[in-house]
Amino acid sequence: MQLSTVDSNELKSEQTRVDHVIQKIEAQANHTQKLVDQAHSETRSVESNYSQNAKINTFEVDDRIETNAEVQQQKGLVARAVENESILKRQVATYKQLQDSPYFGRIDIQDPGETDVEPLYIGTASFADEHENFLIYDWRAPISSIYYNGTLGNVSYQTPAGKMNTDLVKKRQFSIQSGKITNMFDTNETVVDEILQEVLGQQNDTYMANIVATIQKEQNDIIRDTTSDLLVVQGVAGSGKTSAILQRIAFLLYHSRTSLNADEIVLFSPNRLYSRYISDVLPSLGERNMRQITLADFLSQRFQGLNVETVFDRYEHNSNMTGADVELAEFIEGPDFMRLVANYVNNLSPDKIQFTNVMFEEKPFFKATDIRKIYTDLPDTMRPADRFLKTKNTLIKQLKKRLDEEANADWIHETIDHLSNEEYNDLIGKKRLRAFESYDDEIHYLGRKLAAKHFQVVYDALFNNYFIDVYSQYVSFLNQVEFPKTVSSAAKQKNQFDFQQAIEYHRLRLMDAAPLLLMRDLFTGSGRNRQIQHIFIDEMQDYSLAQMMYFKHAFSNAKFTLLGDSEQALFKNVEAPQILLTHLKEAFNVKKANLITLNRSYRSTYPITSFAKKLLPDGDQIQAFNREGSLPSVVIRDTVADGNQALIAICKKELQTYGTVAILTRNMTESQHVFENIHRATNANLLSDADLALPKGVLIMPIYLAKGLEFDSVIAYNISQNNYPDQSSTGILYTMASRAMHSLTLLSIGAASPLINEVVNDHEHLVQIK
Ligand SMILES: Nc1ncnc2c1ncn2[C@@H]1O[C@H](COP(=O)(O)OP(=O)(O)OP(=O)(O)O)[C@@H](O)[C@H]1O
Repeated sequence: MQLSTVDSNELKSEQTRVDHVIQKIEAQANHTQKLVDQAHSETRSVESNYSQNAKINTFEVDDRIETNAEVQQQKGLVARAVENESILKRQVATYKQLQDSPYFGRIDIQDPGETDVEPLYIGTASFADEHENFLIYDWRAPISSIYYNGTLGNVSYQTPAGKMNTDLVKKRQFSIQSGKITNMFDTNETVVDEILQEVLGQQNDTYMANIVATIQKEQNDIIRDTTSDLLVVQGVAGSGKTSAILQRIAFLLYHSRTSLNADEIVLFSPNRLYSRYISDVLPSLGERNMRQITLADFLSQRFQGLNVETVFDRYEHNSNMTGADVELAEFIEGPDFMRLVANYVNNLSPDKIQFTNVMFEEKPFFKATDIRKIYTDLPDTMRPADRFLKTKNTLIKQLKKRLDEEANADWIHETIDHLSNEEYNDLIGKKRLRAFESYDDEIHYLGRKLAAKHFQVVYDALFNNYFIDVYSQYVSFLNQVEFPKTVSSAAKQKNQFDFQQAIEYHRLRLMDAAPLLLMRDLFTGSGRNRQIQHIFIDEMQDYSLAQMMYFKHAFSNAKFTLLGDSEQALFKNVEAPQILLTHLKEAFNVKKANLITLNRSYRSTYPITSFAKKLLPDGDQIQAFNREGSLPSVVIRDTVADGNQALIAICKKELQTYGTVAILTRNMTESQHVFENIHRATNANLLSDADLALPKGVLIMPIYLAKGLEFDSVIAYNISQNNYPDQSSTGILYTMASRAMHSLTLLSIGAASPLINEVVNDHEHLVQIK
């Protein structure tokens, strides 16, 4: 490392510049605040206009389009006013942040042929003075990349106009807090360890913060990759994968300002706590948050009315799956099964499709046989989805014809005669403004509306594609599928039975969700969202290949960034990253795939990472970041009562130093027991999947809810031999240990797990026994 501290005159002149820049920012912030106030009153007036004008009437199918257009126009006005106001508000927020810490880096560059060296300052956002001189460059600007990438000397960087070269003469790094420079170095490294130590040594402030001031070179490669269609990151615990995702999103939004907006980016997050945990990062960089969804929420939205098993349910209940069950599940969740589904749909003859009656008042309105006939009469050469859509359109046409006939029925005329004035006017709606040619026309119009209302359920059934029974279709598929030879016919039968039984109780097994969705989409042509441009999946090791293949199908225009750590697999065994990439490349059928590996772990102190990596058979590849701290403690007690007493004492002691102390358990039941035993003494909070916020103090949760999170102090509860008897628990123990930033305690009731004992015996200098 080349590092030189800067002399005091330099420090003085840098501080003078900081003061000057802050003054300019302050003036701009005040001016923009006035614009916010103006924009606010404008928004209010447009909103009140909207609520007076937009009356929505959507029960008549034909009216939907018309009403929609009007509503959309009004909505558009409101949205623009709100957007304008929020842009200005964001600017004010950005200025406020810059006032506190305007920049963190300086690069001095000398372009070819120039005699002058130009200093450029880099911060979380750009800022120019009234003469358009850039006092701060955004960290995402093309030139800023050399701050993260380049060592001194000749360097190049990418611009929209192509590659540029320059001479990097100086690289300086600052810590600035409340407008005062607290630390300053000249270096030729990406970020000097001393500054990183300072940042990492701080206590967890509950929610994640941005890392733009200290991005590391290999993280920068992830953030600035704009060319891969599939970017896979295998990164050890605490290596900055989640940070990289968020900074990458900020970078992509900046670089494609006109063609990409935050709503076109979806992040699959492991749980809702995590969603909240990361939600401040993008706003702190002046950007809107992307969409976030958990797999469970995604699947419940797609299977309305069914209770879809979650990974957590599966983890909680299925720990007793036998080898045969596991093998079968692995096949169903693998890429071949998805290919079999696609083949099945594409080659199925119409007589095998499970069309179903569309019912009205307990009688078939459209019979399955008639629906099948419509489908069969269409050309064989059509894709199933196109054929299905044509069939649907024919059915809708027939329904409309029926509505026209029904509009003249006696019961309808009678109903019209008995309408009150108010009902009559409501029904006729905006149409009243246009004259009907005759009274008969008016009555027919009303009659048709009443008929539409009457048959609404039929329309909805057609609209939602309920004339095919995908669940029965899936059973037929299971019936004919060739399972691997090792799966017995009894196991196959049981599988089919379990699926059907679950459906009967309105439940769906997680493993069937992806193939079933694919089957439904391929038959009906629905379910695809071509607007989404980027999909991010954090903790990818918790997804099956089938699920990821389904995402690729559903978001067919998106580029994919998948991040995870195969060592932190809680729910299954995972392949090595390179093998996973090969599978994904095949399954995703993409041109440009890229694998980046992160081996340096930043989250925990040196002693904690040194201990945690010894839990893994191939942990030696993990590089611990050099930050001081005390050794992890192993506390062993013989009884639950003694264990609880020790736990309470540890919590109290840790709380004297740290803001958050997390007790991590194997599952929810264990969390509940711990909570009952200690909450009075420690004021602990029990967290569940439904929780959306992370309080301070003592938190108790099962390990799967702590995925992606970190805490000042972690207590891994009951790491006993009983709980973690063999190597299948390695991922869980490693994930637990690697959640700790500053302090780690492992508490065992009775003999400790052999996985822990091995480390204690072989590397006794890495732990303290208490
Ligand atoms: N370059 C960096 N500068 C400062 N802090 C960093 C940097 N990289 C990572 N960190 C910090 O390290 C911690 C771990 O980062 P992050 O949660 O992104 O890692 P991860 O790889 O997603 O971890 P895990 O897989 O264990 O959940 C966070 O507190 C993050 O702010």
